[in-house]
Amino acid sequence: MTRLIIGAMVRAIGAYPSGWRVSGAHRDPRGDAAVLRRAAEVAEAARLDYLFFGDWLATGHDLEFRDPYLVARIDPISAITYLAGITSRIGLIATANTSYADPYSLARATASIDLLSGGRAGLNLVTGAEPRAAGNHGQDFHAANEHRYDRVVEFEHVLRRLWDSFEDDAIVADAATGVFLDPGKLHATDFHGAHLSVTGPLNVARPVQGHLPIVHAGTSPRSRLFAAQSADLALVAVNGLEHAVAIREELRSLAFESGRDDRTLKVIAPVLPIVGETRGHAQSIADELSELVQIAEDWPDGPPAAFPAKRSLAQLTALVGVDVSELSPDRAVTPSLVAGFSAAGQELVDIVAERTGRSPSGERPPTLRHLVVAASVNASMVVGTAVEIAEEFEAWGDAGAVDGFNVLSAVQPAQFEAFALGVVPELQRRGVLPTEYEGETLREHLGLGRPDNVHVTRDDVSFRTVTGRDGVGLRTVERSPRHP
Ligand SMILES: Cc1cc2nc3c(=O)[nH]c(=O)nc-3n(C[C@H](O)[C@H](O)[C@H](O)COP(=O)(O)O)c2cc1C
Repeated sequence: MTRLIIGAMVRAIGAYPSGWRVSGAHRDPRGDAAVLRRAAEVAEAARLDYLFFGDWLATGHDLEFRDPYLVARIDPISAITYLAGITSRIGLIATANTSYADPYSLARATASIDLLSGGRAGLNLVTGAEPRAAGNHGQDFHAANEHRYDRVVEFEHVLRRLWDSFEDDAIVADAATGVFLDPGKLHATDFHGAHLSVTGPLNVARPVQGHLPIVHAGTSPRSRLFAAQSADLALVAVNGLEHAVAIREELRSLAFESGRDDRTLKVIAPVLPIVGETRGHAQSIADELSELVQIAEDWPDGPPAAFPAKRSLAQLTALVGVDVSELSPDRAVTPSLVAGFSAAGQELVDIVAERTGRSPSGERPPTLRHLVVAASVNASMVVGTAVEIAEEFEAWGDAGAVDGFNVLSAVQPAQFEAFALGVVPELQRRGVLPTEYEGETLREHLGLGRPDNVHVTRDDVSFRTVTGRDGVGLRTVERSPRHP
């Protein structure tokens, strides 16, 4: 039994393309405040470690079909500020895109939320994958991956420096002597790098947590190195348990090689559980979700230009190796059709059977639509009862695949509550998650210590170039003690 970190990745209209279409689902972003409030109350009562909010710096018609929750939603810093005032124990993590954010403003906002929430704020630093963000921030183009990662390395360093502006006891506030501030304990930032230049000091007291826990989400070799050297939580995309074990091992050995205690890096995977009262009930929910996803053939004259190209019978044809492009999407996938499929096609049929309970030889065979959706909607689903899902989570923890999960909910509020009220107590019964909050701050929930102030320890940080595992020259940070 391994203690897991369990947070919820909150997407107010659901984290599956058709989740908002299910009966009773929240579907109007103008009503997000009530959904966020309810989710926070339920999650805190269940004792989840944190609520997590992603970010996206542009919108467009294409997102309606791909990730509808990205079309219109509350800014994550605003969401956690709102929730800080109506919760008292749960951690609150917001995503910021360092390719466009201003470090002084972000350090100021996040230190403020940490103080306002009693040390419950966290920050997910991403470099962003949306090119349209450039046009919204006065830039001609979205910078290349290497450039964005060079910038995030400086950004993380500057944030920590800004949060360290005030030593913990810098504010004396001695009414008798009239001394408010010990000026020797307020420090300039004075960072002037290739991408960022910040004088400091920050005009907010040191955060309750010293430094907010830093999450990093990404997939590239630069992302791995950055997470290993600088993040407290690495949020990684995984494709099955063995892949997760390999990624976690890689991250932890990179952390170790960079001179860090690798146990302080927690590896978290996103997961989308579909929870039902019985396995068949859960499968029927997954089945309905699949059937409600639109595919290209739903428009007889062709889908809108913004429609995802891969969600079509033409793309399915390429995968299964049998020409299904002229068939109806509602055509049953029978054993004789499957007999001609490629190995990848057969595997897809197995995935659909596992998720929806539909098998080619059964009474309700899957349709081609089910296969298109399973092949094109990228979601790490686990479908079953609360007990089965808790078992799966526990198995991943015991196998060393993850330190925890960011739980997505396909339908708000129904699936969010089915997880919080059904799966969480089951995880607690197994000892995978405590029944009470044991600490006050998010760092304490995550099992992380409070960092010292750099101006007290006199650690220095210098920038240098090292060679990454992929042989590419990487610009990164080296931490070395500076002697008084
Ligand atoms: C699980 C996960 C969640 C992510 N969430 C966000 C997000 O909310 N906003 C965002 O701009 N990028 C997000 N990203 C994308 C990464 O930040 C990154 O910009 C993108 O993957 C490109 O960098 P890479 O090549 O290192 O992966 C996420 C990535 C992963 C793996």
